[in-house]
Amino acid sequence: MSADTIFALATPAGRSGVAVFRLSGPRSGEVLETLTGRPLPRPREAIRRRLFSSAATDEHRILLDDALVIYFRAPASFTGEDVVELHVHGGPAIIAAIGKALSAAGLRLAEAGEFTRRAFDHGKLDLLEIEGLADLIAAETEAQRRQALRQAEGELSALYESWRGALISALARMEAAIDFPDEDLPVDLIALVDETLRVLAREIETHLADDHRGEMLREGYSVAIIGAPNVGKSSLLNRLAGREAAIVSARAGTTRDVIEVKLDLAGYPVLVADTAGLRESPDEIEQEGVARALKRAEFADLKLIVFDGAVWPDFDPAIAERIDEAAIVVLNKAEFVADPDPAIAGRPLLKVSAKTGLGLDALVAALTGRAAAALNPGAQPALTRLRHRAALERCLGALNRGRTAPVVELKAEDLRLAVQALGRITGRVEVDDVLDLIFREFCIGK
Ligand SMILES: Nc1nc2c(c(=O)[nH]1)N(C=O)[C@@H](CNc1ccc(C(=O)N[C@@H](CCC(=O)O)C(=O)O)cc1)CN2
Ligand SMILES: Nc1nc2c(ncn2[C@@H]2O[C@H](COP(=O)(O)OP(=O)(O)OP(=O)(O)O)[C@@H](O)[C@H]2O)c(=O)[nH]1
Ligand SMILES: [Mg+2]
Repeated sequence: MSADTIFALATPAGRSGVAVFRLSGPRSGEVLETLTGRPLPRPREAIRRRLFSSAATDEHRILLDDALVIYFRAPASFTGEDVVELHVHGGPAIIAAIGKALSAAGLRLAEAGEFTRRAFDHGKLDLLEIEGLADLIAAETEAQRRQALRQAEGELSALYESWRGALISALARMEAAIDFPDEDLPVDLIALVDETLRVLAREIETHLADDHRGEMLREGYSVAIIGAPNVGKSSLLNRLAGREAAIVSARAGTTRDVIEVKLDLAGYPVLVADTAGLRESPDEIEQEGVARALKRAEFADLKLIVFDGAVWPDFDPAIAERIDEAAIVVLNKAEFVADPDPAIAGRPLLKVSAKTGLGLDALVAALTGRAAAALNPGAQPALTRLRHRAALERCLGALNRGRTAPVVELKAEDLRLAVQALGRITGRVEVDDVLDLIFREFCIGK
């Protein structure tokens, strides 16, 4: 399919114990023979070989490295093409020399994602599996790794393909009703199809009503720390991060920009944002900071609202008004607080001290609990991108239109759109081909 042979360093540039070059395309094997000066090894077996720069005569060739090489013969490879791996010593000069030798052999440096693109073109991976693979490589926490691996292994593809299959067979039945109205089809055929569609629509709705857990797990659970100036928001952020991420000072109005740190709480990714203290200010830079703080709070999955123990039981009522069901409310500088059960409007405050560490474990536990509740995966694989959600919504819309359409021809048209929307998610669509196949089968003997 792809005429040219590409190569790339599959491991990060720089110094490492071992670096891996990957080649893919029809000339991979021949180039391996040239580099080693030996016949191809058996496919899929790692073997030690010396690699040489090519030269007119054997005496003039230069030894490049002592390597481990693997040859994969098409189609049994990651890309479905002939693939070669060169596991070389990971030094910059070696990497440069091997790269030069591969270019000299006429191979082209791969573009970003080109190996995976070829795997898709050869039907090795569908779009969901590819996205899963990308997420797997990007995963920074255990829960992200698990979700990505499930998707890379095809769980989500299998779910959507099963829905697509059910739709296609419903469609085939309807096509039969349209094209062969005189054949003795069951009278209640349309009623049966409608029932299938009803069940399917419910299943897709349930899948969509997931409170975005899969998408949030990919992106991170977003927490905004807000409160009046000087209450210790930046100090709390630094405590949570375990490093001095934000500037702390005794002066009110220190923080202006939103400062975000990534936490890994029991395997869940949590993005905690420190923000400017909320107050009216004549300073326009500080005002901009407050505007950014409010915006971040609005889009956060959770607000961590901080009050100042040094002035307790005094507090800013405007900030107390921002307390909602979802917020975690803390009273910082708790070493100043004698009150054993501080509360605002009946809402208990968690006593913490960014200075002494008091209550920090309880705060981390509360954050972890919220993140876990919002992100924890269900039995069903989660949809992980807006792309999936948008396509499923399109599918569901068409499905529901089809269910209520008065004429069978209109029903069929809507179902075709629904099938297409699902097929776009995996990228494995040849709707008409599949339909033809199933339709032919359905009509056998008629
Ligand atoms: N050295 C190395 N490690 C690696 C990879 C790789 O390409 N090379 N992978 C790559 O990202 C991952 C493993 N994934 C792979 C997926 C498919 C095939 C493969 O050869 N597939 C063939 C044969 C299937 C089989 O026999 O199991 C195929 O699909 O036809 C290889 C690795 C992670 N580790
Ligand atoms: N005693 C005590 N002081 C604290 C505590 N947390 C923060 N502080 C002090 O309170 C002052 C303000 O802390 P910051 O973390 O900068 O407060 P902030 O809420 O980020 O302030 P702005 O960025 O101005 O809104 C600093 O002098 C901190 O050292 C605490 O738990 N106990
Ligand atoms: Mg601050």
